[in-house]
Amino acid sequence: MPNHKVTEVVLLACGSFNPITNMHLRMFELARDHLHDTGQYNVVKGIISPVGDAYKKKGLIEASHRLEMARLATANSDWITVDDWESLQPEWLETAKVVRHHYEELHAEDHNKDDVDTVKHGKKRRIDENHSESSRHQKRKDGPQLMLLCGADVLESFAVPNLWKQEDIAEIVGFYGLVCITRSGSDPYKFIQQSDDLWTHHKNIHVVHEWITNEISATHVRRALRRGHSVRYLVPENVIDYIREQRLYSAESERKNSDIVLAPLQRYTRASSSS
Ligand SMILES: Nc1ncnc2c1ncn2[C@@H]1O[C@H](COP(=O)(O)OP(=O)(O)OP(=O)(O)O)[C@@H](O)[C@H]1O
Ligand SMILES: O=C(O)c1ccc[n+]([C@@H]2O[C@H](COP(=O)([O-])O)[C@@H](O)[C@H]2O)c1
Repeated sequence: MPNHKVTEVVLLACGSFNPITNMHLRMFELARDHLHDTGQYNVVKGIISPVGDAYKKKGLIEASHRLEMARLATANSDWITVDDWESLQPEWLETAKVVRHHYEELHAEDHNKDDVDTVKHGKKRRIDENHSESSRHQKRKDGPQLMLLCGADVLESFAVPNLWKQEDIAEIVGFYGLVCITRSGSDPYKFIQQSDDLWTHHKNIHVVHEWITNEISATHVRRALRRGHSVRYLVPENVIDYIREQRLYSAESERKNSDIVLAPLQRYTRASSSS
């Protein structure tokens, strides 16, 4: 038996989840299988982090509903969870800040242990508000690794001028790691190969090829709902019941935020589809 270390991993997916679809859930399963197949990782947890209302994306319904739907969708999963921290922030947060928050949460136990060690051994270790800053640049020896999970559209949006901060991309792929699921029309391998910045960290970017191509998108689901069409087998049953009970996704909800400055990735989507 080879004697190598298996790293525990927590997968974090950020997005609108407006609404959550079966493909969002599949992303987690695909990523976990892929990482397990490498023999180097053991995925212990998945976190869905819906974006807050301040994202102001067209048609984005209230975070409370998006969270509830994500909770219903993951109710029977023994490893995928939903976290409301990002959605409760009054301002839109860059994804790097969300990843940092979850990294710090995951290693909070280590921090507490450090506090105890400091008291026990009387060491003059400085544990203050800068602790999180230093821990970010100093990989913790224990505890799971946090990786950002996304579809190839998000990876490709890294190249959109003025969308992502370069230092945020470097931190996400350089320090944490990224798992990227292919989407039809995307070529993440080529994209990484052609970017010097991403190539530098290509060992931290795990591209998962989805062979059973599945183009479910939340936009298509909302459109079908507005037209009174079935979304059965695209969205979990209990989420469909919730949408019906709460009367979500109408022509009116789709107009939400349409008169406001576009959300960052939507600006990109609009620009690329109109070109
Ligand atoms: N069919 C899919 N294949 C691969 N990744 C996907 C797919 N659908 C969504 N994702 C990924 O899920 C994450 C959350 O996405 P998001 O909530 O924006 O869903 P979406 O279906 O792309 O939404 P919308 O259609 O409203 O833009 C993103 O990383 C996105 O790339
Ligand atoms: O951190 C950034 O600079 C950044 C720029 C563009 C998009 N994002 C995040 O990417 C996700 C995109 O979601 P969506 O629904 O617009 O495809 C969402 O969680 C955004 O907060 C993040």
